[in-house]
Amino acid sequence: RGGKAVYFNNPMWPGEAHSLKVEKILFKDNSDFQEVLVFESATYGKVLVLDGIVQLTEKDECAYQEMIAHLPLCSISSPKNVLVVGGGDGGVLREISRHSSVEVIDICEIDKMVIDVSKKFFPELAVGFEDPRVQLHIGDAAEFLRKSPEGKYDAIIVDSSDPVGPALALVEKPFFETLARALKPGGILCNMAESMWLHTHLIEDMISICRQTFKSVHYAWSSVPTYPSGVIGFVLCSTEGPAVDFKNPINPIEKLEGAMTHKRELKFYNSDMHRAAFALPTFLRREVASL
Ligand SMILES: NCCCN[C@H]1CC[C@H](N)CC1
Repeated sequence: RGGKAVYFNNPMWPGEAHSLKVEKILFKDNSDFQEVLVFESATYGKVLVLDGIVQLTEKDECAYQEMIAHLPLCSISSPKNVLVVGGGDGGVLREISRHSSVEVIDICEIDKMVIDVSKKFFPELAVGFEDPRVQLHIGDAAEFLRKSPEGKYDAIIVDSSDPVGPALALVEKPFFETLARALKPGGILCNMAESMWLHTHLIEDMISICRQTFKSVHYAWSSVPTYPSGVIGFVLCSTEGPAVDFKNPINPIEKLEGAMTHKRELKFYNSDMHRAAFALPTFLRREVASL
């Protein structure tokens, strides 16, 4: 048995590598944008890897997908129009579909191979595409947003891979400006925002760019064991002032009819985890506050 370990040595986390025991390679091919790999691991279920970087595992995907979706959606009283940038595995769509107030779920994913591979190997995530409210757009999100009407979305979720490939443009200032333009007043942006242990400069840059474009900017984080350093952060922004209280869900998931069990029961997110996600270690609080 003893499959070989898969190392994710990457300039995004120099000097360290994370390895998982590989039982069986299930898929490996190059799309127009990146290498797509799926393998059966010994202890984390099936794993999706893009250009050598773990995107999700069956065991811990719940933490990331649930937090990145419900942190924004439970901060808005009745979200209707939602946009997902990236998210081609469908996991975030599965989570958004728990909110019955939502009427339209646009998703803009640049790499069709990610969608096809998820439908084949990760049905628990790709189930998100079955929701009739989902409108799938394959292409570049900046292009998609330029064509979108102003002020269309209550929430935009940027479920991206690391800014070292197709997702590089998603952390630059012009992109944040197109995101702000696409949000309704009081709308919320939730961006994947790397690791507080490894990427404080990238987080600082992201927050300072967001502070130039949005009125309120907060950082939240969660545990995801198979992401580098075992944590992942989220930057939440609103075009309104401090009026938006991110830290207390005004639309608590526990009160949403059927939300906890829709499609698949919630495994990670709840209103306590929502509040806890905004508690920051002192070194980060200092950095975020000082920006
Ligand atoms: N939709 C799956 C998660 C994509 N998010 C990223 C994957 C790679 C990580 N280093 C950072 C989060």
